[in-house]
Amino acid sequence: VTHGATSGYGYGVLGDYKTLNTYYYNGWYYLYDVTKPMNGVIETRDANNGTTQGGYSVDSNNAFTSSGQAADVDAHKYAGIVYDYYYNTHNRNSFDNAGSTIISTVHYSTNYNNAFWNGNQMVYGDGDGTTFIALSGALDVVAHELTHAVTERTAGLIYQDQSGALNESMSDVFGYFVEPNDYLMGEDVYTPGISGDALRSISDPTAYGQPDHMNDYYYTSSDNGGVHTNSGIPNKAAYNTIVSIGKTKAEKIYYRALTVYLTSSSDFSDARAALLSSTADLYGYGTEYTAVENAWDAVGVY
Ligand SMILES: Cc1cccc(C(=O)O)c1OC(=O)C1CC1
Ligand SMILES: [Ca+2]
Ligand SMILES: [Zn+2]
Repeated sequence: VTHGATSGYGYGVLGDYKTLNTYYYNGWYYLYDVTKPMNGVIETRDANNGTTQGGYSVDSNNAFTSSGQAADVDAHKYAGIVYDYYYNTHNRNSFDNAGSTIISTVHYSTNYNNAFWNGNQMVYGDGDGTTFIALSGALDVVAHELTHAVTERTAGLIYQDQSGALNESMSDVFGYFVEPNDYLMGEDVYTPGISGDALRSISDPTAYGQPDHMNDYYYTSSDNGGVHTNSGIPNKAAYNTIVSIGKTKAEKIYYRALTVYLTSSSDFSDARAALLSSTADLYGYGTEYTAVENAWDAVGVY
């Protein structure tokens, strides 16, 4: 084979075996996935603890089994899963709905307890080993980061105050939709020394210091107006919605609100309206509509 798509394997951050869509070229196997529909490509890079985009993650024998490759393995596998979620569930081809390549860089900086979308790609730190382990090791984190890209290309919710908290909430809520086995965020890579905890909870935001009602909105100048704190309020409304109408309907109204109704300056009240309009469009003014009204009434947003 001169070059072309291959199937490799590796071990993820939690030591779990997984198969990988790789690409062979000129003696090296790349974390470069060309199996997606509509020519969507997923590529994974390694900053080697620097702060550049890094070069392609490569291996000599298509077995990404060394400890240093675990973050690469999960970033690649989970980006593919998130691509598949948006394509299969919402008919969206990559974050821009135009099949742009999804690029991830792992091993960014040192002791870096962060993950982010930088406007062009996802970037993951390794954590300091106490607060976090390599952040690409959690599917809900990868979904959270890629949803920042989707939001940026659709509603464009400004990352400040209420629109910023909505931006954060959309990333947490789609993090749940992609990984619906719990209502926690980041639990797989957060505090390896403590079991059962998480960065956030959408079922009980107050468990991790977030408000779950407008009465407890946190006015602050830090963190872009507390976007990672006040997201608890729309997160709780989303949880209320999911519990009452189910994930299948909830993810449809959330995707329609994000891509059709929300705008860059939307606040919590606008989000309520956007979700009600989406519900009416998709399911009419029956039980689902009432459920969404109740979900937002319960968090004090009208
Ligand atoms: C760990 C972290 C730090 C700062 C910002 C973000 C951010 O992406 O907003 C971040 O990632 C998350 O919140 C993911 C969901 C766990
Ligand atoms: Ca989770
Ligand atoms: Zn975020």
